[in-house]
Amino acid sequence: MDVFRGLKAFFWQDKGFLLGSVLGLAAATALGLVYPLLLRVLIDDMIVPGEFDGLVALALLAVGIVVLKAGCQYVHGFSGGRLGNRLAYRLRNASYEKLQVLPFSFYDSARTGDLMSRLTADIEGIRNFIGFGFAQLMNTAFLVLFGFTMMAIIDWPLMLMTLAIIPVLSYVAIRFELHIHPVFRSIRAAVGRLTVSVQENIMGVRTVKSFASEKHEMNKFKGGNENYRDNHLALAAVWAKYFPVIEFIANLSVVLLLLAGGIRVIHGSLTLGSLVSLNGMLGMIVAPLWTLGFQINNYTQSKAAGERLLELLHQPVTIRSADRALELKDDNVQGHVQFEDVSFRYPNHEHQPSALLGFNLDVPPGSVIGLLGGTGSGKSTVVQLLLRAYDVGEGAITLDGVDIRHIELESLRRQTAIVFQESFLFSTTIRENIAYGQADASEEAIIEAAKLSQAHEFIMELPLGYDTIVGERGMGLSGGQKQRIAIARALLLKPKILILDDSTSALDMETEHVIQQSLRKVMAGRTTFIIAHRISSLRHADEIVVLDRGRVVQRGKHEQLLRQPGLYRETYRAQYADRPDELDAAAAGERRVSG
Ligand SMILES: Nc1ncnc2c1ncn2[C@@H]1O[C@H](COP(=O)(O)OP(=O)(O)OP(=O)(O)O)[C@@H](O)[C@H]1O
Repeated sequence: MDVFRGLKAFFWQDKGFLLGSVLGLAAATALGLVYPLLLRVLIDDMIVPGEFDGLVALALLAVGIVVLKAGCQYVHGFSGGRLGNRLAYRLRNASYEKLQVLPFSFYDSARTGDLMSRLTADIEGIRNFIGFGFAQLMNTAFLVLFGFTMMAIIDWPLMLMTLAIIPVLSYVAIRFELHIHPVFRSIRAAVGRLTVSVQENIMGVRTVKSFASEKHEMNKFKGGNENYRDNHLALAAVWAKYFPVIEFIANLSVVLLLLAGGIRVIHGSLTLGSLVSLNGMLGMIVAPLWTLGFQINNYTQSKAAGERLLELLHQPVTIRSADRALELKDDNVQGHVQFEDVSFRYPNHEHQPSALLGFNLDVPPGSVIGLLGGTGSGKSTVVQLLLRAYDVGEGAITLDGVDIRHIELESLRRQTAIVFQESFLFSTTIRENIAYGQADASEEAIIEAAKLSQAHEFIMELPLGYDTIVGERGMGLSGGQKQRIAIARALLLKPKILILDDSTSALDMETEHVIQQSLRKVMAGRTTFIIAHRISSLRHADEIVVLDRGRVVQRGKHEQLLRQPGLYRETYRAQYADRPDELDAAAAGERRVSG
């Protein structure tokens, strides 16, 4: 029940509908129990004595009850539908909202397919149970209560005899629940795994095909599918074991009633009408008891679904705005960034060496910082920390002198635009991709941004120009074209801080050079971070920081660094091996310095 207590916030405001759904069904059930009573009157007072006077009135009463019962069923259906759908709507919104605020570290280990199944199948399970399943369970309880009360009014010794089955049935039903719940939990997890493998296969279809790994993928899928099938077989086995037992116990009570009641009718201590009526009532009580298994099934499914959903909803949001955080106003931001003795280790990777160690950097407003280093040296980590994708372990990062942990998160990120190496494009028009997050951007501004990023020309060559719809993640465009659209998107924001994280790697040097010329104009007075493997991408930076295994090993301007022996010059030599003139000049510079 803890699960449903946890979900209470999502359905309790509709308690009126919950009440309508439960009471509607309970009233319909109670009215149903009137039938056997009418049958008793029909047999004992009309058929047996041959008295037909009240027959029409009895028939009219039966019609009235039918109409009333139908009305109650309508109330149940209407309220249950409203309750379930409004609950599902709120849960979907809350889960989606949660996904928006969860930190980067959550996504480092989250699996898309698994999250998708929580937001779809799991919510559906909860909708079904809270909307209808709960009322049906309550209805069973009402039926037992009303039914046995009415039976007691007709003949309490026979009622007591049949009542004896309830504890036995309840015991079996509870055992059934205990067995079936873990199976359902495994089924939910298996569905999640299956969805993950299908989704990853589709996302990575190019890799799968180019590595001719279809068979391997098929085998992987078969494993998941077998697991799913085996879980369902286990479920069927539990069903097969308990179902006949429940049915047997339920029907045993009917047999007992007919036997004992029959003897009493023969002896004249019970009327025939009463026996028929008691039998009808018992049949009505036993019918839902017989489906108790289904109802418990429904309950456990939705409990397992609720657990998975609550697990997502209760995920800690480790990166959030502090209370009374400073909200940055566009006009007041200078863009002065300082890293003060920053060290950082990725969450859940505590056993690994620090991704950044004792990192210091002072970035005056308007300057361009280049970050260079081998793969895994910590370059991206520097800018991720600036965006508060993660919080620093030690030290502090400040923007215009304020610790970024004291700045309102959204306003901090709004001042920053980052272009990743893997540019993500949404499956919509190029125009909307450039204007992402800026619905009010003018056509001129969009075109200007595209011109600055050297994207305008190729966009105009497409038959539909800016209205061209790009496929999922930008399929149909080259890597360089995608990067240029992503750069246009960042430039349109006119950010105070621009981060290019290896985002010109797919461009030829000439295009990159032209973009950099434009950037210099656009970013005048703003701060730019350029992460690159190519020296040509950052040679004009005001300061170049060379990283190795999380530590700064060199820093300075291009010319200074060329004159020092070290990683920068080695990289330069490797990349400019075909330009001996420049290497000679650098070497001469070095001799002058050392001499
Ligand atoms: N999300 C993450 N979770 C755990 N460890 C990470 C994560 N991202 C990076 N790392 C680790 O942190 C270290 C620094 O990674 P970072 O991405 O900053 O390197 P980089 O210099 O940008 O590399 P590249 O040039 O390949 O992009 C690496 O050892 C990397 O394995």
